[in-house]
Amino acid sequence: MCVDTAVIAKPIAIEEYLIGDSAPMRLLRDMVRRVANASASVMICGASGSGKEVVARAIHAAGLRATKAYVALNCGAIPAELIESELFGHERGAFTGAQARRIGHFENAHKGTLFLDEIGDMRFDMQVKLLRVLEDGLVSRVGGNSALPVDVRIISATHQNLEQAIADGRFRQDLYFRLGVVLLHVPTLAERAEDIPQLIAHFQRGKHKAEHCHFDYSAIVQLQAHDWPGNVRELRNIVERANVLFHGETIDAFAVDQLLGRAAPRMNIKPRAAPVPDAAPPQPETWDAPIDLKAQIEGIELERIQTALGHADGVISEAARLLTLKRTTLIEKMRKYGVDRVVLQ
Ligand SMILES: Nc1ncnc2c1ncn2[C@@H]1O[C@H](COP(=O)(O)OP(=O)(O)OP(=O)(O)O)[C@@H](O)[C@H]1O
Repeated sequence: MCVDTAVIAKPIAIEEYLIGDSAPMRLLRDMVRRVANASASVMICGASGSGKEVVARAIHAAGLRATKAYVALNCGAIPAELIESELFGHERGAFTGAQARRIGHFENAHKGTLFLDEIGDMRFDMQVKLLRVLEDGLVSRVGGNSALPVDVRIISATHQNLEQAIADGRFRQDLYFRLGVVLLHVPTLAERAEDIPQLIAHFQRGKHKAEHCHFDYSAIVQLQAHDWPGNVRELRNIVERANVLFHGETIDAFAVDQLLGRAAPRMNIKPRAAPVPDAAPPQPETWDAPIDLKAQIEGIELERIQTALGHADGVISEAARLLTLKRTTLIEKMRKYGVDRVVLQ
């Protein structure tokens, strides 16, 4: 067996790419390790921003092709009429505007890896051409009359449900099987919220210490409760926003709400004018009608929480001290009463 020693001399830690120790991330890293040294095609499925491209890079970097080219193409971002020449290249004069020969991504990725992102967006006629190249291992430039052998590992990714696309007649089943010899699923950030502290530390790495914001416990609790429609990309943006807006300060749950666009900037906290209809009602003078004891107790609780937060200038840990509550208990109660949407001035 011929082994390229240069490849073996360059081991990479998959952990450097795929941050997080949650069970789904450990499973994913294990799968990446298993597929890295094979040449079988891999299809990566997962929501937008969950890290599909990071997984593709990790597979390439951990495998035998690591020292060869890694070429990426977003099939959704390229106009349909250009994608053929992007993938296969073209000869001079092949079409209007083709003033010079162009080498396509397949040739550029020879011996290496070609990452086809948003594969579900590829037009049906292109799917046929792609399948042919994958079956034959030969690529013909547009306008050319010879076929060149290519040795390319294909990794593709999609956030779409391709099984549904196949059922709807939008995606070829034969291409799906060809691309997805191994299927990997990248979890959403909400499914691995416990990784958030590690991901924050990862995004802060390499930044100047003075710019780092520190996310306190209440902030982490709040971040972990968020549903993260934009997944890891959204978290990265939040960390960057925090560094820009709060420049090295400590971020608490209120600041997180501001960063997520859920609260106005904190100045003097003013309790909502009419928090709940039953806030701290007077004692009934007569007992002609029954009272709603639970609502009254909750009204009092809400009123005290708002007052304490006002005294503490919105600092949750201080308000919790004033109320002799644990900070997490206070945060839970604030969530229950919607106090994080309190009107601030
Ligand atoms: N496990 C991870 N460790 C470190 N960074 C990550 C991880 N997952 C995602 N990221 C970061 O999140 C951002 C989005 O990741 P990526 O582009 O890979 O997502 P995607 O699923 O391919 O998105 P899209 O569907 O929009 O193409 C990038 O900045 C990436 O570096």
